[in-house]
Parts: sequence; C-alpha cells; structure tokens
Amino acid sequence: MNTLCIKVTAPGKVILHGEHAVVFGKTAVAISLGLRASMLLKTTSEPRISLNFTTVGIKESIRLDLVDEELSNCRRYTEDPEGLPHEEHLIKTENFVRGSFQGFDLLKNTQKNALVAFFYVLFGIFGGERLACGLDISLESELTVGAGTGSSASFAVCLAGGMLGLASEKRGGSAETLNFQDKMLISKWAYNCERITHGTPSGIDNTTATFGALVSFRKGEKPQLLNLKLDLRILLVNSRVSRETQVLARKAREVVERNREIGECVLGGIDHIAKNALKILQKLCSGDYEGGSDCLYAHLAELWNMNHCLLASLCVSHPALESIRASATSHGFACKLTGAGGGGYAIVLVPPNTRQSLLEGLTRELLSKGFQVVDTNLGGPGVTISTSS
Ligand SMILES: Nc1ncnc2c1ncn2[C@@H]1O[C@H](COP(=O)(O)OP(=O)(O)O)[C@@H](O)[C@H]1O
Ligand SMILES: C[C@@](O)(CCOP(=O)(O)O)CC(=O)O
Repeated sequence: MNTLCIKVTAPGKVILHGEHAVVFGKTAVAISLGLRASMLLKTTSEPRISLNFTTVGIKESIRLDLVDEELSNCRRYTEDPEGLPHEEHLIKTENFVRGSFQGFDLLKNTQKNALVAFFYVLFGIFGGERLACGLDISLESELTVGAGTGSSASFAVCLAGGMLGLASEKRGGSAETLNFQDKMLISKWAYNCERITHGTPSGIDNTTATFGALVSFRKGEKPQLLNLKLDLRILLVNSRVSRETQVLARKAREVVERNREIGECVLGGIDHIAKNALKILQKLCSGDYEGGSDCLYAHLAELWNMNHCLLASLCVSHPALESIRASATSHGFACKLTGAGGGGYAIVLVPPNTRQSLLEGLTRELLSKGFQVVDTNLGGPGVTISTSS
C-alpha cells in the first residue's frame, strides 16, 4: 500500500436533557458542539507505531513487529464490535500495553486510558492479520478532558473512524464515503472504547459525536437524528471542578435505589421534560408556530430550570454549579448542568432576542467568580473522514 493519510474529526457534545435518566432507559436529547477532536493517521515505511496524543500528553512509540505478533494472537471483530468479549479483550490489551511501555504504571489515568483505548481498537479491528506498515498518529482536541463535553467520545470516534478507514482502504475500499451503517459501526466501536473509562455508558455520547446535530436517544432503540435548522446559542460555563462520570452515575443510582418510588417519579419527570423540550425544538426548527419564537424559548427556559432542579435532587449538582445558576437566574437566564454534573460544565440558554448588554453582564460576573465562559452555537457536523496519499 502506498503512503496514505487519513484525517478524522468528531465533535464534542452537550446533553440538553436526560443525563442520568438515560442510564435507566429514559429519553435523552444531546447536541453536537462546534468544538472538535481531530486525528491524523499516516502510514509510513518506518517499522514503528508512533502516537502523539497532545491533549493528554502522550508521545510514545512501539516496534511494529511487537504489535504484529500480538495481532496474530487476537481475533478480528471489525464488523462485529458487539460480539467482542469486552472484559477479556480489555485485560489482554492492558497486559500488552503494560508490558510494552516502560513506566506505564507511573502514567496519569487519562494517559493510561488513552493508550489502552488505542490498542483496544487496533487489536479488535486488525486481529488475526499483520499491519505490515508503520503508523504515525497524532490527535489533538479543542475539548476539555473530564468536563462532560464529550471529549472521550470524540476521541473514541476519531480512533474508531481512523482504524475502520484504514481497514477499508487496505481492502481496496474507500474510507471517505460514510453511509448510515458505516457510521453505526464507528459509533459501536466508540461505545466499546467508552466502556473502558465509563463502565456502562448509555451510548448517547458516542452517538452524538458520530452523527452530529441533534440526537434523541433511548437505550436499545435506534437513535433519532434531527437536522437542526436553527441557531441554538448557549453559554458554555466551565465550573473548573473536575469530576468522574462513573462516580456521579453511581451516586445518582444510589439515590434512586434508596428512594425507589420517588426516584421513579424524578426519572419520569426528566423523561417528560426531554420529550417536551424536543417538541419545542422541532417547532422552532420547522417554523411551525404563530407569532415570534419568544414564547417557545420562554417555555424551553422553564424546562431547562426544572431539569436542573430534578438533577440536583439526585445529588449530582455542586456548589460551583449552583453559583453559576444563581448568576444566570439573577440575570434572567435559564441554566442547567450538563453531563454527569458534580462539576464540569453548566449551560445557559441564550434566546435569539437577548440583549447583548445583559449577556455581557452575566459573562463578566461569571468570569469574576473564576469560571470560564464560551459563547457558542450548537449543532456542528458529526464524524468527518478525508484521505490523501
Ligand atoms: N483528547 C483526548 N486525547 C486522548 N485521550 C482522551 C482525550 N479526551 C479524552 N480522552 C480519554 O478518555 C478518557 C475519558 O475522558 P473524559 O474527558 O473524562 O470523558 P468525558 O468527555 O466523557 O467527560 C480520558 O481519561 C482519556 O484517556
Ligand atoms: C450521566 C450520564 O447520563 C451522562 C454522562 O455524561 P458525560 O460523560 O459526563 O458527558 C451517563 C451516560 O449517559 O452514560
């Protein structure tokens, strides 16, 4: 095979509604961000695989013959990521990575996870064959790691998209043309990858990072993809408190299980909010309403606030998130945590007719409290793949 370059990009996401409840089978609505991860994969004649994951500070390389030898002991699951025995494959991959990279145990968790994720996908997709060419892979991202904006999902989608693209090019196909099934395959591989760090994720993050735009999601059902024809604008506010999704998901589950009937009501409430918010967004997209959009945005704002309060009742808010909300409320904006909570980001809804001075006042106050603020539009494209030789 001649030298090949594959570039893969994937967006981060924010969950608008349904975080935590989605784990219990309720509806969630997520939307892609303008911020993206981007991976460049080059085949080389050097017998090495070099990895440069700048965001997590990984710069490592490994001899190709060691990788090819391990590949010969793996089974291939290219088209069947769901059939891959996850735990077994993960342990085997971890053993390989630990044995191959000196000082692995001294790395930070984010670095360990990223290395393991790479080889997990590589071995699953190329098992049973030899790579027979060196690889030079670099990945960078505009997203903050560990803050709930889908950094790991966009990373995983890039890995999966790149490896599946390479596999397809090696068999004489094209990595660039992606139909729905191709995207589903990328999303399923990315889901497996997400399991490495997030235990049993619902799948909403990898789905949104793959398909982009607005995704309505329910576990076990085909994701509903909505073409967002409106500029939904938010302030993305970083509380600068780091948190782990798995820990927060466990906390919410404990609250629900300790208070079964109440927990069911809270989850049911969140489900209704997600469905109603989706209807409003669909109306806004279709233009199918009388008068201006102000009424619809006011209703959406009410749902955002209710959603936050229900999440807080599951003990997944944080004093920093409440402080962001207090500022937003005092300036007349709706605000909710997004993702797992316990820190990470809050989102503030910015309706189209918002006075700029009001928004600037809120931004100033949030900055003076030490938070980071990004004013952004939502709904960027999903995974993109381009190749050159
Ligand atoms: N840009 C990135 N580059 C390399 N690895 C990443 C990147 N983003 C996330 N990861 C990997 O994914 C893991 C989980 O990421 P995290 O940001 O906690 O998830 P989330 O975005 O869902 O909050 C990290 O520990 C790291 O190993
Ligand atoms: C809490 C949860 O509903 C969302 C987690 O979001 P994030 O990874 O923190 O963005 C978990 C999940 O959906 O898997």
